[in-house]
Amino acid sequence: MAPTVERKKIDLAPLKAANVPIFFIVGGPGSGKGTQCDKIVAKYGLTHLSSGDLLRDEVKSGSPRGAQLTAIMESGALVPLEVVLDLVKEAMLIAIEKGSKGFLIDGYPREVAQGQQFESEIQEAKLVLFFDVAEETLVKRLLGRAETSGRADDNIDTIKKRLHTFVTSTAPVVDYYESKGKLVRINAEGSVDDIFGVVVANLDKVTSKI
Ligand SMILES: Nc1nc2c(ncn2[C@@H]2O[C@H](COP(=O)(O)OP(=O)(O)O)[C@@H](O)[C@H]2O)c(=O)[nH]1
Ligand SMILES: Nc1ncnc2c1ncn2[C@@H]1O[C@H](COP(=O)(O)OP(=O)(O)O)[C@@H](O)[C@H]1O
Ligand SMILES: [Mg+2]
Repeated sequence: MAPTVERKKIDLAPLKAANVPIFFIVGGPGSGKGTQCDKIVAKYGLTHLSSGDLLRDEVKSGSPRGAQLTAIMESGALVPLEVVLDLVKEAMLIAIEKGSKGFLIDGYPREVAQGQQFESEIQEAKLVLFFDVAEETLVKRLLGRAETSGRADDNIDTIKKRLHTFVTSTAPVVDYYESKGKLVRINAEGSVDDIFGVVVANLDKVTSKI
């Protein structure tokens, strides 16, 4: 579905000039992207932008752009590329104004075209962290999160659709970045701290100067 709201022109010059490191954080719904990003922010001081959070904030803002998103998100499908990419760009520019040292783009890309468009318009991702978790573990975690998240999409029916979306649209992102030698596949079945240890070992290899 093409976005019905016309797009504002976004001047990316300040973001490109900053040339700070950008990491894509990819994984199924409930794979622990947000949890690990919080720990990475605490250790490295990077800026965490969750595409899902940006979309939920846009819905809450009551904007025309937000109005078209609720149904899509509750169906577990992907919102239009242009909408989510514009939201990410706008949030990155605000963070650069505040002196951001680099970005964790959590939940983006969710399809190969999103990654390609981002990298051609902004800059290449330094690394893509992929949190690899079995479907049954994802379901268990999301049902656990549903007890406190208050998210309209944390229910078994939408979870199943989000898992289908992940397998059909987002799994190709994993193959794409693996073929480019940029993917770090992290088994994320274990404890939060054990997984974070693996994250740190990989980030320290590329971010000595963060
Ligand atoms: N057992 C376990 N639960 C986790 C782990 N990481 C996250 N969770 C829980 O799983 C749910 C989904 O985590 P979240 O970070 O929101 O995942 P996201 O959907 O990928 O952003 C939350 O309730 C977390 O508390 C982990 O490593 N182990
Ligand atoms: N990059 C994206 N492209 C399209 N839709 C997205 C994107 N990121 C998030 N969404 C929408 O927002 C919903 C929630 O995303 P998110 O909060 O990242 O979920 P989770 O943290 O459970 O993986 C997705 O199911 C999808 O509808
Ligand atoms: Mg999340």
